[in-house]
Amino acid sequence: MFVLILLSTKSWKGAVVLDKEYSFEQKRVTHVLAQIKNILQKTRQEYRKAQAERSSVEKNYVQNAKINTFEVDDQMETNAEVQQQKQLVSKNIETEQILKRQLAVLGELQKSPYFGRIDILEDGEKEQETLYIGTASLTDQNNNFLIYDWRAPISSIYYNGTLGAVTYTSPQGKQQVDLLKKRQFTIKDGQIKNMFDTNETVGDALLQEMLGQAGDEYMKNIVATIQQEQNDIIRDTRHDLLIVQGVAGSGKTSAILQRIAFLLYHNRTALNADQIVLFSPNRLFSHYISEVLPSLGERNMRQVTLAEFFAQRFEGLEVETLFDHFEKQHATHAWQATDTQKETIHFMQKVKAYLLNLPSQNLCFTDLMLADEVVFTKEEIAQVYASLPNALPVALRFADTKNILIKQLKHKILAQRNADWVLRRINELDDEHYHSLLGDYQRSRFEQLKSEEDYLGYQIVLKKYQPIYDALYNDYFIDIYRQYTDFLEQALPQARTAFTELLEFHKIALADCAPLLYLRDLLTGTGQNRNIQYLFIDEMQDYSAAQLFYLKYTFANAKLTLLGDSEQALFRKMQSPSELMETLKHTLSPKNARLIELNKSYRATKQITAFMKALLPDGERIQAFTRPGKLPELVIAPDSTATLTELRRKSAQLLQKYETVAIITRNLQEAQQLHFKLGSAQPHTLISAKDRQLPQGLVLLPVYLAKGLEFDAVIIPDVSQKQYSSESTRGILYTICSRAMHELILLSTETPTDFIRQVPASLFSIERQVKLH
Ligand SMILES: Nc1ncnc2c1ncn2[C@@H]1O[C@H](COP(=O)(O)OP(=O)(O)OP(=O)(O)O)[C@@H](O)[C@H]1O
Repeated sequence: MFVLILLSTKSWKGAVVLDKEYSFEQKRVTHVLAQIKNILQKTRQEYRKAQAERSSVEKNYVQNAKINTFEVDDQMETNAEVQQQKQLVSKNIETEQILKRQLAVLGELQKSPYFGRIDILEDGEKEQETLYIGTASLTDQNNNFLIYDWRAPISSIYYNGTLGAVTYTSPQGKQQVDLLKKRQFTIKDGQIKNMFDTNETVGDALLQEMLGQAGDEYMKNIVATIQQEQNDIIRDTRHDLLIVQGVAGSGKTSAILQRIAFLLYHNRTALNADQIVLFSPNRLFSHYISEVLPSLGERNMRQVTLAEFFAQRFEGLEVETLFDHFEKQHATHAWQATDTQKETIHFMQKVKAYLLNLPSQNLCFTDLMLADEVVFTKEEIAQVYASLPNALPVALRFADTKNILIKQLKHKILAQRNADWVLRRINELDDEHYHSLLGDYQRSRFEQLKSEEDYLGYQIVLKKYQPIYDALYNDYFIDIYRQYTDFLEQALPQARTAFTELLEFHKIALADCAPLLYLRDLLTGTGQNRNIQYLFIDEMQDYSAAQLFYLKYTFANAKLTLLGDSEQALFRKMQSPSELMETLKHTLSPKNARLIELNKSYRATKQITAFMKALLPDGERIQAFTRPGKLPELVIAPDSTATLTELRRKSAQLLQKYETVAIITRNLQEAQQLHFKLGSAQPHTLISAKDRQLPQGLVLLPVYLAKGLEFDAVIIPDVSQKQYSSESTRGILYTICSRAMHELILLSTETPTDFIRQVPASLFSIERQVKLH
């Protein structure tokens, strides 16, 4: 139940009182904005001062660094001075960054200083307190809070409490208060546009307004209207494994982003944005969400797609992407049985078991050569490895081998520094090269000519053998691809040939990436990044269990949050979230794990959500948010030419009303064909996996590139039975429908798919009537 405060009904007696409330609140808004303006001015001045100071310190630093360092004493003195200057520069940069962030925060507050107010009576107190809640905290010169940050412990009352007794967790433990009033505002350009008193957790009226807006290039933050169940995810600090199964449009992505903002706020000293990684479904998505954290005054976390992550690790190979795999699967209608096996955690465990029992003669070492010389033969390397105790774990044995080889290389270099070819080379050096080889070691450092010659000789030989050093350092003395082939031979012999054949073309299948990297990392003891503290994986249904396992292995210290929707599993059949939880609990052994379900869908109108629900056999659990709109429209055309005409007509109509209209196809081939057919008569943009940004207007894209995105209106170009007949296409159809916010148009050439024919007729309109039932 919420009470709407009428702002302008003078004839109603009660409204006069309410008008007073309005004018009180408006006065406060004006007052707070004036304060913000003052603070902004001061902060701008400080920022300019910090900038000037930094540039003067930097200039000084450059001059000092240039000072002649010929004499050793001078050199030491200069070093100390340069170090001091360096520290000063970094301190200045830090101050400047803090001020820059403050400016951004104040800029956001100026747009809308707050969105909520709570009146509370604390336990044992006589006087009630009034708190205003916004995107950041702000105090006046007497340190009174003008605004409380939405992430402050006390602000959780706003999101979780209905009027009456409420508890919240403060640093001192659980606190009880009496919540007397909860008020919501929409403030724009210094004016209160809307004001509600509500007894709900966060009232529907404001949410209606937010969700009814047109979509744009960027996702918005949802701090003003976070729902209770989303708040649970955002403020969870107890669990190191959090799995969120949320229906399409339930706010999973929104929750992740607000959660990151929350975590950054509560761990200011121990956590920074670079220690958080988000795996996102595609590049468009990365761009789409890139404004949410800055709008909350925070820096963006690191973002990467799975394809980018693997591509970086397999330099020189063409790594199959999930999208390639999806297209291939469509073309062949088959999912390689061996892929399915490679995608299990069991397979990853087989990798580990293989290494545990790997006899030393089975290690696939490789020769390390320069153009004219084999520096270490694979037999020599194998001998070093074999000479180490069998009982050593494989990674340690490998590391010891590497260290021994590096030592041997150093000996080789030392032994050669006085070789004839080296002395000849020294004699041939011109002045410039001579001095550059000496580097920091000035002539005066060497008391005898011989020492100088030794040093120069060492440098010359070192340069020659640098590639070998690099190869040792980067573990290139093992042929990891042959090693993996050996593993396949034992674990999955039927997959061996396909792997080696692809490798000949410098390609690797997606299903091999995680097990191969795991093999490499376990063998070489590398590959882990222990600096990352939080790992978020959106669209978890697109990851195999083996990939999830590997990512957690890579980011070993990170707390893991997985979010997804099993109904939107386009690429493979997903384990149910509870099964996944059980599997991960057993294999990752988290301290505290939690599975949360979000069943309320916010993105679409009530009508679109009802239609989407009906497409699924178990769609009943999905709850629609009550935002009214048009029924989804099914347009049935007698042939493909008529369908194309309808597509053009509908696109043009929708473009008149909306900014973002998408035609979403099952796959790339279909999108390309349509792109060709639509031609230039209907301006549109065909989106590819390389695109980072969605243009305005009409876009045409395959379903997997639309993942995580949303559009004002969506058109599905052909929902005929021919296109959507197999059970695996049901998820595709559902996912496409779920991208629409306000309107959904389904075109069908002749008979529509059974999935639609089974939907109750009251849930959609048909433009050209045919007998459906
Ligand atoms: N509490 C909220 N207040 C306002 N808007 C919300 C809220 N929760 C979700 N939304 C809006 O609903 C839409 C869907 O949210 P989001 O993309 O986070 O959902 P999702 O679960 O990740 O969706 P999907 O899995 O379908 O990609 C977005 O426009 C988001 O802004």
